[in-house]
Amino acid sequence: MDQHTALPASRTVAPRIVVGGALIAGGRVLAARRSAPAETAGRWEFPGGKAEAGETPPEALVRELREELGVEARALARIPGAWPVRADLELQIWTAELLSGTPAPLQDHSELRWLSAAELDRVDWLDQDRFALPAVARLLAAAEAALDPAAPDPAAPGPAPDPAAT
Ligand SMILES: Nc1nc2c([nH]c(=O)n2[C@H]2C[C@H](O)[C@@H](COP(=O)(O)OP(=O)(O)OP(=O)(O)O)O2)c(=O)[nH]1
Repeated sequence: MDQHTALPASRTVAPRIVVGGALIAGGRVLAARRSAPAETAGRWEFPGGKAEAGETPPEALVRELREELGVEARALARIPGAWPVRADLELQIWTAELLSGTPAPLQDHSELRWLSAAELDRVDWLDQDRFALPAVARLLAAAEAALDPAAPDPAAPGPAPDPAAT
């Protein structure tokens, strides 16, 4: 290899993106139980998968949700952060909304569950997904409050201190 074709030692290859979809409806998020491979079977994740070459993460998510769950969905916003799955694979989580269809575990999953904010901890999430759970819980609490206007607003400041109290 001559000096024009040699790669600089510092050059790295960008990891491939895995996109997970936090599909939110009715104040709940859809969690999916993996059916394979053996190392991750039984653990829970946000349905989705690897982006193909030339595909944006939202495009990949829409395709994966169609293939895996049989639904039409739209990616809404990325939850801040990116978490390494392996050296060559990086996880992003995007919120998404259901446009049509009822999710079914057609491919890659053995079970689906709609979880409220209070139920998020009840399943055994893949390690990397846990980083996104606090943000998902905040979104679910806001969605629940919007569904029930009588409920206290989770974003509202607490009561003012009582000046008479010592
Ligand atoms: N889909 C998904 N994968 C996740 C999440 N969290 C996490 O660590 N992963 C890991 C599990 C896998 O090692 C990898 C994604 O692989 P995958 O099997 O879902 O991807 P894919 O559907 O494109 O499958 P394939 O084409 O490789 O067969 O990322 C998540 O929330 N959703």
